[in-house]
Amino acid sequence: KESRAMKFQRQHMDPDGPNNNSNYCNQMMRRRHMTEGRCKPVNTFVHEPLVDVQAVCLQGNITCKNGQPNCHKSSSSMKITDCRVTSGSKYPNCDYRTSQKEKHIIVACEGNPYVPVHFDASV
Ligand SMILES: Nc1ncnc2c1ncn2[C@@H]1O[C@H](C(=O)NS(=O)(=O)C[C@H]2[C@@H](O)[C@H](n3ccc(=O)[nH]c3=O)O[C@@H]2CO)[C@@H](O)[C@H]1O
Repeated sequence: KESRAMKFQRQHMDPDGPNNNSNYCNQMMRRRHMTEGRCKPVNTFVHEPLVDVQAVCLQGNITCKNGQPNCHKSSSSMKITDCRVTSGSKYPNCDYRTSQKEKHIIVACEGNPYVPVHFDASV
């Protein structure tokens, strides 16, 4: 069974990306298995080293969207790509808009070792 930490990495880590093309999200959402059963509506990939994203868990606690107190915001902005399903997207042909940004990320962390398990938002 996939751990929550590994699920976070599968869904949100792409240190070597993005490959700058408008099809990045269409390719990556399939490759990382987020178009099975449904087209995941929104997903962010982070283009920073894993250790830098794991270090976000060491920042001060802030409240997550779901009210839990185990979220943390990155101290600096990070290179990310937001993937958002298009209005014309029809499962199983999931179609995404690819948006490259530099924003602070907010993740939820859990466990021992205390690592990211959920992507909450970018600000
Ligand atoms: N505090 C917590 N502590 C620990 N765990 C927590 C906590 N909170 C949730 N989980 C868990 O995480 C799991 C999960 O998949 N949550 S999810 O909200 O659906 C993820 C969102 C995110 O993937 C994506 N999104 C969204 C915005 C954006 O900018 N970028 C972007 O990528 O959209 C998704 C839906 O919004 C679920 O098992 C839930 O129980």
